Formats: sequence, structure tokens, C-alpha cells
Amino acid sequence: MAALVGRGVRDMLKRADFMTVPRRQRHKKKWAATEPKFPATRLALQNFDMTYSVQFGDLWPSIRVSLLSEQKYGALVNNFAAWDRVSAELEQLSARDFVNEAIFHGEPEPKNGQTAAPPPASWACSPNLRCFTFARGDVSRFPPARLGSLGVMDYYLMDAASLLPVLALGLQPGDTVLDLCAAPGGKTLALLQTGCCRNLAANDLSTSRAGRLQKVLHSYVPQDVRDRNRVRVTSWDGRKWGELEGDIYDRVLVDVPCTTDRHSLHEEENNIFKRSRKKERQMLPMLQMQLLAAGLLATKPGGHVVYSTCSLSHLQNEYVVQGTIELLANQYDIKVHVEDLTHFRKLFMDTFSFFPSCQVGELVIPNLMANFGPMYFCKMCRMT
Ligand SMILES: C[S@@+](CC[C@H](N)C(=O)[O-])C[C@H]1O[C@@H](n2cnc3c(N)ncnc32)[C@H](O)[C@@H]1O
Repeated sequence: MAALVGRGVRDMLKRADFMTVPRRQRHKKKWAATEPKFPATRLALQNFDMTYSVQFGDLWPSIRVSLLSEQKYGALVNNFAAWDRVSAELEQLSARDFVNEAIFHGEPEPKNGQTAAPPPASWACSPNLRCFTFARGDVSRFPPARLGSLGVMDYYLMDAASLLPVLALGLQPGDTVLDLCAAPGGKTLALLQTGCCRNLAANDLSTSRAGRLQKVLHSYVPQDVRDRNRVRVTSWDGRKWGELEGDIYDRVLVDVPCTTDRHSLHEEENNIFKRSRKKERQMLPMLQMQLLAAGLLATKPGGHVVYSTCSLSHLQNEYVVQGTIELLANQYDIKVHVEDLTHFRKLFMDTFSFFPSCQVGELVIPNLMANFGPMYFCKMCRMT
């Protein structure tokens, strides 16, 4: 880190030097040719080193090395495939279903399709989800998903922490659900797996990404289930959703565009830290607030919203939540209550590392023993 900061300072000094040379003696071409060209991934790391070392203090070096290392995946079992056979195969690999382990606290899951009520306590989420992960410290990888005998893929590989916003949403049977920024569709698929959606609107502004979402749905969800759940895929600007369909959804997921911290450190393509995207990056918190406000306006009074990002930045996480709640109170006289999700830390402590001091919401931080996330999620109830 010190080396990076040092290099930044050296660059600034070089530029200052350049400014003192008389105009006619400047060799612009030579300068441009020798100027070090930073890849966007490097710019992302510089940015994170500056901001996250302040935000996370002593925790940052360990988060940093984890972000730069290979991430772990979870295998979300497709309930529309032969899920019991698929689960047995995943168990054979020594993976375990972290959702059911958390719900049943180590008690065996009921067999032969019987349903058992989850222990009451603070647990409030749809228990139909099955997601397998390898134990802490085990860096084994899952084989690629296969087409099963029922004509749909047997599991979906995703960052297992991405399931937490869906679990937090706590779907109940018969819910009307909106997934405002849905593509490429991992969370939409999980929402459908709960079997709770009376209807599901899945939206994404990008038509090409909405196309990818359609492909995921076709590969994983049989046509009759898509019809039964009245799945509707749209490609609208989510910021306008409150005006289009206000006060009607029971549950809304607002999984916003963000700095996608892990992706930004590894992929040049579509990297938001490219110099040309600086303005767009600076405007992200504003876009995120507009999307969350629209999600809350689309929710019925008494309904629930989960806001999520895969960024560590509190400017994109807690600040957006707090700013939006204030905005809704001032501009619309709408009261929003943040729900306590601290029990998630205890329930999922064997699988994920949580940041202990979020002001609102919960944050999964990457850890070498459990290299999932980052994933921030905050649950809100629209009161009026
Ligand atoms: C973090 S990704 C969503 C990931 C998705 N929920 C999943 O689990 O696969 C954010 C998405 O927001 C979309 N997006 C950006 N601006 C938007 C807007 N104004 N309205 C709706 N979607 C938008 C992007 O195209 C992108 O696909």
C-alpha cells in the first residue's frame, strides 16, 4: 500500500514539475508516451486502499488480500430439477447446505418431502432454498452445472453471500414480488426457488442483460412454473417504477448497480474504475438512492424492501439507506423502518464473515477462510 501511495505522490510531483516548464519547451508527445498507463483494476485497488483503509482500519489488509484471491462459490440447488438427487451428489463432494444447517441448527432436515416447521425464534425467511458450500478453509470447486433428467439445469453457481438478501426478504406464500435490478438473474432464480411468488416482476434497464436473465430462467425454470408464478421480464428504468406501479408489491428487492468491488479488481472489461467512467462512478450513490426510493414507493404500506450491493463502500451502503429514508420522509411523508438483521450474523457465522459495526444493515466481508462477498444488505419496512 505504501508503495502505491508513494507512486501516486511521485506522479503528482512529476506533473507539478511539468507545469513549471515554459510552454514552448514542453514536450507533450514524449510526456504522453512515457506516462504510465494504469489499468482500471489498478485504479480500483488504489481507490480501495485510500478509502477502505480508513473505513475498515486494521481489518483492511485481510479484506484486501481476500478480495485479490480466488473467491468461493455456492451451488444453489434447482428445486425444479431432481433436487434430492442433486443434493445427495453435492453431499458426496463434502459440501453442505448452509441454509438448512442454519434453519435447523444442525437437526436433520425432514426426509421424503415432509415439511417441518423451522425453529420459530427470530428466523423469518422462506426455507425452501438449498445452497451448498464447502466448509471454511476448504477451497474445493464445484464442477460446472449439468442439464438434469427433467430438462433443466441441476444447480446455479453463485457467490453464496448473494443468497442473503433473498433470505432477508423473507418471502411468504402468495407474495407479489418485484426484483428491480434483476440481471443476470441469480437472485431472481432464488426468489422463484422459494415457491412463494404469486407473481414476480423482474426488471433490468439493460436489454442485453435482461436477455441473459431470460436465458437463465429458460435454463432453470420450466415453462409451466414461469406461467404459474406469472414471471414478467421488463427492461425499464427502475428509477421510474414508483410512478408506474406505486404501492402494490409485498416484497421488493433493490440489488443496485455498484462498484462491484471484487469484479473491479480482476476484470478490465466493463470496469467502472476506467478513467472514462469517473463521472458515472461518482454519480452511483445518487442512482442508488433513486432506485431505492422507487423500490420503496412501489411497495405496499406494510410491505418489505431489501437493498443490496456487492460493494464495501459505506457511501453506497448505509449512507444510501439513511439518505433515502430521509428523502421519503421529507418529500412523500412516507415512514420507513429499518429491520434488525443482527441474528443473521449468528445464524450464518459458520459460513460467512460479517463486519461487526454497520450502522444499518449487514455486511459480509471477504475472508481467506470464507472468501465470499462483499455483500451488503439492509431490510426495510414501509410503514405508511
Ligand atoms: C448488481 S446488478 C444486479 C444483479 C442481479 N440482481 C443478480 O443477482 O444477478 C445491477 C443491475 O442493475 C441494472 N441497472 C442499472 N441501472 C438501472 C436502472 N436505472 N433501472 C434498472 N436496472 C438498472 C444493471 O443493468 C445491472 O444489471
